[in-house]
Amino acid sequence: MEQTPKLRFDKVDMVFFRPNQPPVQVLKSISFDVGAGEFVCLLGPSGCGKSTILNIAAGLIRPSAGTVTAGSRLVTGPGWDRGVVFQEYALFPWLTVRENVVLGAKSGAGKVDHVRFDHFLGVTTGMYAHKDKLPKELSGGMKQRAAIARTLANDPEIILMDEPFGALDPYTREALQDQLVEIWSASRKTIMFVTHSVEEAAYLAGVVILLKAHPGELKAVIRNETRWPRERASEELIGIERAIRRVERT
Ligand SMILES: Nc1ncnc2c1ncn2[C@@H]1O[C@H](COP(=O)(O)OP(=O)(O)OP(=O)(O)O)[C@@H](O)[C@H]1O
Repeated sequence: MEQTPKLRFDKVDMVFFRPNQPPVQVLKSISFDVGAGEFVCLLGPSGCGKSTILNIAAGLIRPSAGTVTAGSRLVTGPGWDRGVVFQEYALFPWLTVRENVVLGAKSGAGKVDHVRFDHFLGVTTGMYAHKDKLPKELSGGMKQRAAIARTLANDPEIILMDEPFGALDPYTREALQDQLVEIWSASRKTIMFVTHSVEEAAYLAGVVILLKAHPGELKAVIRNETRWPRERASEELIGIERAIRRVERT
């Protein structure tokens, strides 16, 4: 029997209405499934609607047409089953790392599970030593680790990531990619990850959803069966990058 996908986009359109300007169709008939435990990258040129797709999946905006389901539930707004990590770390600047993780979590006042939070700060993201620092005392990579710890502390089934490593230097970016892969392979969470880096998509994804712009339409779905551990710049991954670029050019 076929499993219910963790996330399903079914003929999703998005039209934005702006004052004194013609409406703009950003997404046109977007349909795809994300299976349980899959790592999917949304890839495409600037403005093709990657963030819009992610925001619709998060329930932050409603599509103009079509439906989105997470498991068996229709997405009508944000939910604890879906955690979001943005490019701009979205930490409260006046709270410490630990307070950010605790405040962002769903356990609510009086029911803070310190052991669980310390696990996500420590073992999972390596942020335990920095738990009492304010965001301004952290590097970009550390801020993003803290944001990931906060999302994981909610134990979402689906993690939606909008160019989470886009603002980081290449070394930090690779380190965080590897940490994310470790988290993913240990937890088998379902991840939908937005990027405009072909290399990043080829390294991380099991499935690459390639989009084209104006309006954003699905161009191709490319499966990447390369086994883990993957090696950057290996023949296999370069082959995947080539396949992606070939489709991009068509
Ligand atoms: N609220 C809005 N109102 C009007 N237009 C919008 C709105 N949000 C996004 N857009 C437009 O929709 C298009 C797609 O934007 P989106 O941010 O989803 O693209 P993207 O593929 O994530 O781009 P980038 O890679 O540059 O982040 C853009 O042309 C953008 O200007």
